[in-house]
Amino acid sequence: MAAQIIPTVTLNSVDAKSMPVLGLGTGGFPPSPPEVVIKAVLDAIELGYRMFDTAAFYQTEEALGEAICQAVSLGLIKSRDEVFLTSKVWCNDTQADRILPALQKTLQIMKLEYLDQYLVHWPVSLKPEANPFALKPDDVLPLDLKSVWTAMEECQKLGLTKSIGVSNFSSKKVADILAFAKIPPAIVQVEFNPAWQQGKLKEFCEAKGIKVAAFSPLGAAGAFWGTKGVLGSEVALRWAYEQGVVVVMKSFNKDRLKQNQEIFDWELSAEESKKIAQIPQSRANRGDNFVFENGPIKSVEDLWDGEL
Ligand SMILES: NC(=O)C1=CN([C@@H]2O[C@H](COP(=O)(O)OP(=O)(O)OC[C@H]3O[C@@H](n4cnc5c(N)ncnc54)[C@H](OP(=O)(O)O)[C@@H]3O)[C@@H](O)[C@H]2O)C=CC1
Ligand SMILES: O=C[C@H](O)[C@@H](O)[C@@H](O)[C@H](O)C(=O)O
Repeated sequence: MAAQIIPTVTLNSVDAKSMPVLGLGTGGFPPSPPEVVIKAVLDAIELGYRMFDTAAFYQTEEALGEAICQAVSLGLIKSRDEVFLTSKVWCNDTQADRILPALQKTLQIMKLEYLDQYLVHWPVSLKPEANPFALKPDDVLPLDLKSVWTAMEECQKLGLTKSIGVSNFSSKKVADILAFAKIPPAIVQVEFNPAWQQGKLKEFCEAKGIKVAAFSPLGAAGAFWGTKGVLGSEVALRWAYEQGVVVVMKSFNKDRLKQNQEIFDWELSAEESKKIAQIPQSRANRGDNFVFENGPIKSVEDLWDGEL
């Protein structure tokens, strides 16, 4: 079976290779066992996927790195350079002096010399020792965005990542970064699906030459419209692709991985697109757990700068 070729886009980072517009995410709770992640990544590579997403928070970095090593040993790819790998710094490390060590740790765990993309996972800073599943008000620290971004830029300058970006940021916070950035974000990874279409952020990023990446493109597990039922998965993925965003989808099932790839040789009709544009909007992944009346993030409106 011939592997399906997935189109790519060029990022604004001169150091980065082009990024496949559809890739496999490895996040999810509870984390999948390493052998499940490794098999899914190998299946995906065999099918033609070349972009993979992880995060320190997901506990899948090691399995993804191991899968890439195995893919090279098996001859599925010639070298690690053929895949586009993203990871993210978790909130416990979003302080200037902790970013570079966090990336170095990720590289060590993944057995890589460089990432293709490193993202600030949330615009949130937590005490290093804070348990993200049981946060207390004083675990949340004020985020010093300028020094954090400068540390991200340093990671790219050192060649440890080929591009840098952010995740779960409002367009206001991306604009704040652009005001002082020497290296602008290459990507903003956000929840993006027919039930949360991100009109404002998408328009802003397009105007600034920043790519948007869609997570939960099939609808986050907690979304009010359900994970699998409302729209056909291919329709949701094709819709996101037609919006011009990069799509980070998760399936650890080989048949569904194959099915989700079959979105590049047909189009949604104008009527279908119009119907999708009318779907009621609601953000599912709101970050309520970071909000405390007496902490630095006082409300979800505060976290998203009203972009809810
Ligand atoms: N930056 C951030 O804060 C976040 C990033 N992410 C990233 O984005 C990735 C994807 O997001 P996620 O929230 O997992 O959501 P998705 O929209 O990709 O949905 C994943 C779910 O859909 C199922 N599924 C996939 N394909 C099909 C299909 N063809 N038919 C029926 N069911 C299907 C999967 O099950 P199965 O595996 O059984 O196929 C899984 O339960 C994550 O893995 C992570 O890497 C996600 C959330 C937040
Ligand atoms: O802590 C909060 C939530 O778990 C949230 O952080 C995750 O949904 C995460 O964004 C992800 O990437 O999966």
